[in-house]
Amino acid sequence: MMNYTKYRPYPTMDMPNRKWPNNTITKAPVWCSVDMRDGNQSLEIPMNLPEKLKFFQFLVDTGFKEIEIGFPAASDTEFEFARCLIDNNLIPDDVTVQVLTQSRPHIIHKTFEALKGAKKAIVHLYNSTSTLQRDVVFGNSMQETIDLAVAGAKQIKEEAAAIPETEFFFEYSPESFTGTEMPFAVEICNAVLDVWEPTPDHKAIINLPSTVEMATPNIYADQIEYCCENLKYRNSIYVSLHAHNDRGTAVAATELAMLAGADRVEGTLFGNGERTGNTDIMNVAMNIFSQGIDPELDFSHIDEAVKIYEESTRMSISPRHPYAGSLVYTAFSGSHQDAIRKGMEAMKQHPDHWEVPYLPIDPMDVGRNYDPIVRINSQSGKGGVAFVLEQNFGLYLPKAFQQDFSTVTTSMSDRQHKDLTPADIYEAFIDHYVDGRAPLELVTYKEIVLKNHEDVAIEAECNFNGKPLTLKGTGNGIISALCHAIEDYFHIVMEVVDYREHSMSHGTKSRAISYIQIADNEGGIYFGAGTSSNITKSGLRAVVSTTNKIIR
Ligand SMILES: CC(=O)SCCNC(=O)CCNC(=O)[C@H](O)C(C)(C)COP(=O)(O)OP(=O)(O)OC[C@H]1O[C@@H](n2cnc3c(N)ncnc32)[C@H](O)[C@@H]1OP(=O)(O)O
Ligand SMILES: CC(C)C(=O)C(=O)O
Repeated sequence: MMNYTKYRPYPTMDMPNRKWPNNTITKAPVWCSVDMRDGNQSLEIPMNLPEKLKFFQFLVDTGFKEIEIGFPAASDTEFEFARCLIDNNLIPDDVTVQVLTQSRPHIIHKTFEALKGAKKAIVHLYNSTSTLQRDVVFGNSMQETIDLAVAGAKQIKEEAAAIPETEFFFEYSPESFTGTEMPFAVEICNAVLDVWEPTPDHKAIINLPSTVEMATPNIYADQIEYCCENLKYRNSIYVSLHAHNDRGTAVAATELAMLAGADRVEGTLFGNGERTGNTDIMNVAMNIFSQGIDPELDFSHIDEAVKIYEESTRMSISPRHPYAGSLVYTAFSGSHQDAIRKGMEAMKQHPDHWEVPYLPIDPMDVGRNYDPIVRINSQSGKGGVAFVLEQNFGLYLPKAFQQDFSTVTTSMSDRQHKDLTPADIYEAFIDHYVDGRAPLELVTYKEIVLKNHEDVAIEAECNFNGKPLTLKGTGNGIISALCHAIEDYFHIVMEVVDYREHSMSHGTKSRAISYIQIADNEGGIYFGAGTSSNITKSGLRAVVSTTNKIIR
């Protein structure tokens, strides 16, 4: 038994007049990637310099304008990375790099050394403010905790003033904010702001981290709304979010906290970061995108993001990862496939407005294609199989035919215990239905229009079990004439229930395909198809192919 009695419930916020539940997200926040700091510090093997450079370039290309590049005082690699970006002029003018520092004099000083020569930079100061950390880690009173933050803030202001050629911005995080008494969190942030004296033209950043996610997302939103209402200098600060994912709800917490008034979001690609990770910034951006709002980040080639993430972190993305996983635009189950197929067809009527069941966004928007939307296994139905044949091979099977074929593919997949590729499905279709030539094979035929000008007669030269056979019959069309000829010779009943034909767009040579459904007098229903460059011949081949199933 798990001993739940050793845990205490997280306190809720008494805010009967909370406003955030009535708000909606209408624009993208200021994004800040912390991949190369929070993400990097949590890796088994932190990124090396070339990996960091590649990652940085990717973030720039994706559209990040604020990028936390590291903790320069932590190690030589971290320091060198900052120097490398600055010395080699690799930071675009519209991008501001950010660095993290503790509130310790030598660490702050080293941080400024790492930034010498930068055009602009955000210096991010943090100290832990939670009740638990004040007691257990620092042994500090509330006032001592404020004093530590204020001392750091002062030193940062002074060091920045000594380097006027760089435009510095300041950020403060009351680390472990969600474990902090809210009035105290506001008090310590206000004390830091009193040192920095931000203005609307030169804002500071107050970052309120859910360092450890300890409660439901609505409580984080309450805390953010409380701070937005009580922080001084509200017009001169960006309220920033930085959520961890311990309960698996960092994205939700970030979204609700945006409703609560936050202006800025820190996070990482695919949610890399300490323990269960940070807010997945791609996920939040794509959620915004899916509401018809410009996310101001470009994930139109999401597989490139996956690749760089997997190479740099040495971890892999789950196939179910929102927007990016290999299976997230794929349906295996029959009813989903059927709905997707119908939705894709309906899209032809309103191509500018995406609305397809089970697909919240168009896979093409993130650089995926439609091929794998539907994959066929034993959970699939006729709609999915039809979709694969339509999309990949230009084959439009009549509905009853689809039903018959789906029993074939279902049992194939069940037997083989794997999903079927489009090529497997096509091959099975050809094998089961198309141009069957044994035991009966049509070699040539003659069509004679009868005197009444309505009926026709057929003389079909065939091979039957390898021996020549001439079949003769009449009917109101050449298909029915051949059916009658076959009925007479084999003493069977062949009632044509459905017959369709279309030209095949797939492949280089233009060919026609005919589908036929035939009923016998014993309740048997048979399906067959024929192909030829001549549409009449494709119909006759369909009849012969079906006949072979009956007589076999
Ligand atoms: C939530 C977050 O992600 S915060 C960011 C965390 N990231 C990292 O820690 C990665 C980079 N860090 C490092 O490389 C190292 O920790 C360094 C270089 C910063 C410091 O190293 P060291 O001084 O050798 O060791 P260490 O980190 O254990 O220092 C802990 C001391 O710093 C104090 N401290 C911790 N955080 C802070 C802070 N923000 N401000 C001031 N002091 C702090 C602790 O109270 C402790 O003090 P004590 O020695 O008097 O007990
Ligand atoms: C330094 C802060 C922002 C942090 O990483 C956290 O609290 O998780």
